[in-house]
Amino acid sequence: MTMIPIDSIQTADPVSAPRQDARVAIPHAPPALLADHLVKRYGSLKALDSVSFQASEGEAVGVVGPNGAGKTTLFGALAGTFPVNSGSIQFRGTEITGMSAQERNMMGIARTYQVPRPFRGMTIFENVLVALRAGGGAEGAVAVEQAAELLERTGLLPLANTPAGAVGLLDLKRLEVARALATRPQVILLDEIGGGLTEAELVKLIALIRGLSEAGLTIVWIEHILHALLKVVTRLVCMAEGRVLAEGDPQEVMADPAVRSAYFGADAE
Ligand SMILES: Nc1ncnc2c1ncn2[C@@H]1O[C@H](COP(=O)(O)OP(=O)(O)OP(=O)(O)O)[C@@H](O)[C@H]1O
Repeated sequence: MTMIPIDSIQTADPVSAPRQDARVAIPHAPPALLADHLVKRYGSLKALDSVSFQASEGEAVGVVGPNGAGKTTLFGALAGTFPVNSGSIQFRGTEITGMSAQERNMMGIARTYQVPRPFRGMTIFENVLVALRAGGGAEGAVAVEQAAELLERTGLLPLANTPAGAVGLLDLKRLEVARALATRPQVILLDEIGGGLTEAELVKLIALIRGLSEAGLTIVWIEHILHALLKVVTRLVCMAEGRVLAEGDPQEVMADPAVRSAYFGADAE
């Protein structure tokens, strides 16, 4: 078992350094992610029915909608989990529609999974180290230093030498984030990462995600826990029946009668 020498950790690694240019508007810069008229069919069902979506550089966008709206399908399409039937996706102006999930990951799109999938027999530190070596291309002492830095950034340092199978749900979610960050993404896709957490745990998770946003990472976050989402995102997309129902300012989107009806059901009023 690889043990981390906790007291030898240096934290000046660029992985955590706030991007100095994070909030500088670049005229005519392409969006971080741009999806144009995506269609994804499952038999006769259109899970995505001509969905267009975009996230600007450094933006935090939330995606909401009732069960079956197509949120997870949109996520899978953006991450490259499966091919779409038609439409196109660009990452920072580069066409990525035909690329695999791994290729997109190497380009700078990372994701977390709804159900954390760590190597449970490995320590938290080893899990991050594996992600760094596999996805981040780091080796040796550099990888160890970067792993330590990612653990600190995600609040996991005190648990560095604890097996992943022995930590609680919040720490598993933090590990999901750390593993995603190991590939040094520009865009991170968060898949219902708040699910199952207590309110107190949510506060800690929100602080972590806000920190990522403030450091300039582009965030796309699907979440059913609306109040958590609204503490981070500056733009909201509401989907229903495979389509985008409304998008824009979060408060305005949630006040939209069509959204209230679709999202909260018939008793929305
Ligand atoms: N692999 C699949 N095969 C067949 N149908 C699917 C598949 N994946 C999703 N669907 C269908 O596509 C539609 C959209 O599903 P999706 O999971 O994207 O919705 P969602 O908005 O993420 O819902 P939830 O909030 O419940 O996760 C649903 O009707 C679902 O049953």
